[in-house]
Amino acid sequence: MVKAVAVITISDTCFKDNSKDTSGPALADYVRELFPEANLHTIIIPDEKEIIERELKYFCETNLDLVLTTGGTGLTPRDVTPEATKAIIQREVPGITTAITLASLKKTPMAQLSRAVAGVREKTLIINFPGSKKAVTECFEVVKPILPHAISLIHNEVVEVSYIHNSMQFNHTCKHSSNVDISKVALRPRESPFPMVEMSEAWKMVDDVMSEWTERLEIVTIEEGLGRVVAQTLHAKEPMPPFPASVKDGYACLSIDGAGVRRVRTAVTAGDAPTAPLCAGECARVNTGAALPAGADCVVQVEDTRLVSASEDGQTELEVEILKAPEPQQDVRNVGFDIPMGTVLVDKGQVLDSAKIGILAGAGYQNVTVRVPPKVALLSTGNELQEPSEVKLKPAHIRDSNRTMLRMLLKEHGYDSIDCGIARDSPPEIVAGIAAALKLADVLVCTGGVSMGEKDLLKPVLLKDFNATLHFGRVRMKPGKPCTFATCEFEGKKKYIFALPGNPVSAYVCALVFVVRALRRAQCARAAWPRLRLRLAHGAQLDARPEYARATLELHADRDMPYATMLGSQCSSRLLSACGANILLELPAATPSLQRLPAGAIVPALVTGRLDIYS
Ligand SMILES: Nc1ncnc2c1ncn2[C@@H]1O[C@H](COP(=O)(O)OP(=O)(O)O)[C@@H](O)[C@H]1O
Repeated sequence: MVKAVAVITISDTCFKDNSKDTSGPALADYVRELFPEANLHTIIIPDEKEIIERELKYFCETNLDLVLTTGGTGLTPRDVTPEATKAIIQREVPGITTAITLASLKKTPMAQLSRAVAGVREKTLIINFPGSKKAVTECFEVVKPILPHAISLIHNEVVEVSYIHNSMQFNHTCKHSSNVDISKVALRPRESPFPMVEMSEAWKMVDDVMSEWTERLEIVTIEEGLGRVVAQTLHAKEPMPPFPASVKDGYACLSIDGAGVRRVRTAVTAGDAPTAPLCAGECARVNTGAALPAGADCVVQVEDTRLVSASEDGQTELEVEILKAPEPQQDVRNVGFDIPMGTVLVDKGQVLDSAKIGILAGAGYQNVTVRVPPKVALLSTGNELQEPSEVKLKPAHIRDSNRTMLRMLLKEHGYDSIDCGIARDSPPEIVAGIAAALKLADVLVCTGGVSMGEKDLLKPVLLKDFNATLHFGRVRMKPGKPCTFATCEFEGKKKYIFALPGNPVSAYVCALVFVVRALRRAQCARAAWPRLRLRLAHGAQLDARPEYARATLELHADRDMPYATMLGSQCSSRLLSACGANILLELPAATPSLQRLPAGAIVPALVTGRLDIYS
């Protein structure tokens, strides 16, 4: 991506009177048109070798991608631009000036007199142009097609280079509103230009990028907060219980009285506020949760007592015998026993679950500040897809299952999503689909079109139409190898794009291991799935890539560890293998000495689903 460009007008005349400069502004306009996103610097300097060198060096040191000069390339004694340029470049690119001269010679023999130089210093490409507006216009036309490619090469941007290179071969027939031309199928790349990254690297990239996401906060009721990430630390404003409470149904006593007969002074049920304190030799009948009268320091459960005397009507206990001497604090929850005042009830970054919400309710919180998760949009791509609601299948079509599966998968994990429909496999339709989704959402999850087929347009469209940075485009994993993670600027905001493979199981696995992780990470929540170690219930053939096998976890009373059973054929088109899966087994890649794991082998697994369903 071209981020910054300078246009330097080199002319004594223009330096004295800026209004005389016509070639500089013309060149600046061409640059703006070619690199609309780039920062453009324009300056006018005199024909002084030292000044030219100093300015060129300055722009190279500030990492500009491209510096174009106009003027000072001829034969008059003051024309020193080529000398100054030669003095600072590290590598000359004579092909550029040769191409310019050859093209210019077709227009005027004067082109023979230009001494322009082109070359590279560090990461900056410098090209001298002549000093007239007409010459600048003609020369820029010559270099325009190679500029993005040349800059990508200088930056060693392998991925972009490959696509730009291809597109240049296709360019002359391109008639789409997309910058991606698909007319020359035979020239498509036959090997993916994307480096294969390991899972650990891919996760790190997702984590690093998503942690930049600056999220908004909102206040919701504690119940609306279920599954949301809390943005504030909430403390207990009161102790729990707020009074000494009985743990049992029985008698509140003074432990110092030991065993023996007591007068039953009063009865306190839960919710009653005891009035008078107990004296030595007295007890109070209490039930679970009742407040202890002052003076009482223990509770004796009803099972450890005997009735000694009662009123004639049997409605009042008068005396009971404590059969076993109680300990101080026996069966009493003192003030703050469960939650001392000031305890952290919910910490920043935690996800609200039923117990936490219950605690907040008990502590008198009505509302809670939570993070607003990124908005997610879902888009399917593929000519073969039709809406799931269409009853009759068209010839050679399938119903789109990915969007529904992904919408539900995200919902299961607490995220809503916006359905952006199906885009057909044409660059303009995919551009339109992505643009519509990015208008509505922060994160786009799309499926299909990321492999090596001639209709696999996602990566080139992202690169060329959205100027996206592709953080990864191939991951050493099965399924999901072509999974792609990109970011781009869209309407002034940073957007995050997960282009998942079209095969339903690949989309399912990639959504779990990348998309859910990213959404959690964006909210500063614990991102990774919990991992377990368990035994294989059966043997498993290993693949050349590490594999995420869909499986269920089972507990057997007679076995030492949980067991994992894979859910049938693990083919990436067979979504049945994910039905009911609550774990993703992390099968290692095969090695020459280990091609298969035997039944009983211990493997790690990511716990991605609820464990209760199949236990
Ligand atoms: N939304 C979808 N729902 C169901 N199956 C799909 C969907 N999108 C693609 N597929 C199927 O997945 C397979 C791979 O599709 P393709 O677009 O080539 O994906 P990719 O190139 O991303 O791997 C094809 O068999 C395709 O029909």
